[in-house]
Amino acid sequence: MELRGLKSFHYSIFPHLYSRSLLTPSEIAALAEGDEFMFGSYEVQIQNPVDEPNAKQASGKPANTTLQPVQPPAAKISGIRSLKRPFSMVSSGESNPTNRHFVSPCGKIEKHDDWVIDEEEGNIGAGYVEGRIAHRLRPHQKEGIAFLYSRLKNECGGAILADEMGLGKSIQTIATCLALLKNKSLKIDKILIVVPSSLVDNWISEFRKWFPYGKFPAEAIRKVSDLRRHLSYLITPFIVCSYDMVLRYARHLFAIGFDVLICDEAHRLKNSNSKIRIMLENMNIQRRVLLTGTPLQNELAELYSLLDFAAPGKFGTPAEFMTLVEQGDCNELLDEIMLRRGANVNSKSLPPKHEYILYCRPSNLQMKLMEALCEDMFADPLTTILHLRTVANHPSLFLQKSLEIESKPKLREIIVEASKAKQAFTQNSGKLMVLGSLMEAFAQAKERVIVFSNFTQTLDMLESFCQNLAYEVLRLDGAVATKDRQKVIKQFNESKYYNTVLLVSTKTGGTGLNLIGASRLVLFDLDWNPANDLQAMARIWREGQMKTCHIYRLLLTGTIDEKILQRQIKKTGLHTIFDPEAQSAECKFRDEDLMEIFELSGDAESNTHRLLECDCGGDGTTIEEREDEDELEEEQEDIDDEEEKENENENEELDGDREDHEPEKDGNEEAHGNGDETTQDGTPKVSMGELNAWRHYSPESPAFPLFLRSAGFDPEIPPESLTFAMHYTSTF
Ligand SMILES: Nc1ncnc2c1ncn2[C@@H]1O[C@H](COP(=O)(O)OP(=O)(O)OP(=O)(O)O)[C@@H](O)[C@H]1O
Repeated sequence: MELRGLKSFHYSIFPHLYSRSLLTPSEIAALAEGDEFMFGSYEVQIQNPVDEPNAKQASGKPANTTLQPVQPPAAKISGIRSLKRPFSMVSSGESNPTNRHFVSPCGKIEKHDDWVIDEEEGNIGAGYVEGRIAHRLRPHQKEGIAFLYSRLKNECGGAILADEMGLGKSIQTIATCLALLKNKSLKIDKILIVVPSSLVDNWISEFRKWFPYGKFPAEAIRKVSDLRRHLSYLITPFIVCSYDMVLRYARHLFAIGFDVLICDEAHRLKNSNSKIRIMLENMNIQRRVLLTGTPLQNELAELYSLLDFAAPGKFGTPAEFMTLVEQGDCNELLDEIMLRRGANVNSKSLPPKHEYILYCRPSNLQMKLMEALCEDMFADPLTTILHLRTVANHPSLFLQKSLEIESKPKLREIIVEASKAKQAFTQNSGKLMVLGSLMEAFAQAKERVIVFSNFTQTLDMLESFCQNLAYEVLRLDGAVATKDRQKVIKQFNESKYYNTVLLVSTKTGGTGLNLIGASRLVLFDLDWNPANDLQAMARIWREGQMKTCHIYRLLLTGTIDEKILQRQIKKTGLHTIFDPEAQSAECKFRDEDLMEIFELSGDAESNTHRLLECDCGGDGTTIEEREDEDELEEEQEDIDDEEEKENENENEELDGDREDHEPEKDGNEEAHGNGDETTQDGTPKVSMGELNAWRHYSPESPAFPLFLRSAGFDPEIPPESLTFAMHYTSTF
């Protein structure tokens, strides 16, 4: 780009493009790598400043002696960020979270050596990734590319890349496919990437990130005319299209003759009889890659189904697969097809992550309604469960349905009573009270927040609640057209205001999106399926995030919310599928489980903590710390005992007491293990070894104010309805 001074306007010349920008000379001179501005009708990002001789060479024109290049000032002009222009103009500094999202990892035109994926293959048949991309890849990504490449070199090679969310499955896939395309001996020309419709734009942005200039290799098929165009001109090697488009136009897509099939969020294909699965199978693309951060959602049969799609026949029949798993003979076979890495591999490049479970006291109205619902149960238990979950979010959401409950006198009585009581809206919901405290603190701390819920009605309620707190509200739910979703995400990630909240439906926005404009995330209600919550929580703690992340799960104490958490934890045990203990913890939705769900214990600090039989007293110490303390105490006791023995040989009866102590200690240890099925009082014990690694806090504990501060609350105004809290810091 060359710049000419001409009064206040500046004409800029690209090799083939003439236009003008509205920037002043000093603003232009202050531009730095990563800055964005408008150039005519183009959005431009500075990739790489070049010196004058190189610029002339690049433009292919002889130097025009009349040109007056603007001399850069000694220091950057500070006012450049506050330009009142209809476009963003910010530097790529870390302090502005928005820009991070748009700076291409391939920002500079640098020369780097290509990376040869499989050296031992020699020059013939070897795959390579061009240096410009390769030198930006993390070690785990190179490992992933090598794995995928080795699988896909074979004509019928299939693989599952099941890395946890945010590890860059997209670039691993793109780089592998580019290597396959370049290896002419493989005769691979066309790659089909099938994704949920909400992620089509996301994939195109991902390609843009890695191909900021030069020939763009991907095209999105959003409508039938795109497909026609592509069929006529066969434009790019990569086609990105939604599962819906495949359902509608599988025949036309088949005609293109794809060589590789990539399925994103592939857990959608777990049902082997689903229409989409059959359509994709019929497209007869032999090389297949399934991408999913949550390959095992409910049961092993689903994992088998994915494996069988990626590598048909390799795992035998479902029964044979189960036998392999039971005998523990499956790992080697599985390693051949599936690669899964945990978020810890990215820990060095990501800031710390804090997770909290906040137990919130039910309001009187919530408790009364829930009791009445459980006593006066609706004919269909599932409907009652839904009502309980609604009341747990806010009673008003249930009262909107009061027509349905006309025939329930007790409920009607409560509703009439509630309408007379005129209690403040927020105080009627324990969770809303805690959320209110958090939201006020976030705005003050200048940290943006995302709130997830499974229910549209709840999102509506939260929208007016947040507006009352003077928040600008953005929404991402089923009502937002797919083509507009990326705009909402961009608006949120780029928002200059810290009091912007994004309300997201767990089902719509849970997967695939990069929402790193926020560093706080609240799950207002949990999903029965932990995989959905894990997906949602991964939206902010991912590549590009600079701030420490805080993730909050809100639960209404002693109610269905806690039951969902307990069930989730049982289920997440499934992730370690080859751990027999985890398998035995497999959770099916049985009748007895349903009955437990209707038990309420609103006066507990935390029913979950009670089931854990944890002896921490809510002081925030972990088992390890307590064991260390116990050890020290025991050592001290031993020393005391020895001294005592020496002095009091005649008092041998005392030793009996000491023996009595031993079994007590063993029992205590077992209480923290996963083996026991019942607690001492006979209630079913929850298998939640994971929660034992968390810090537990009771409001009664002197450590509570410190906890409040670290969780982002204002400790001067402790949230009244917080009955208990659990905190976990990811330190890998
Ligand atoms: N090496 C890298 N350098 C810079 N940015 C990267 C790198 N790898 C990945 N990213 C960025 O990290 C973000 C997350 O990557 P991606 O969406 O591929 O993750 P994912 O594993 O598919 O997660 P999910 O399962 O949630 O979809 C993207 O914005 C991507 O551009």
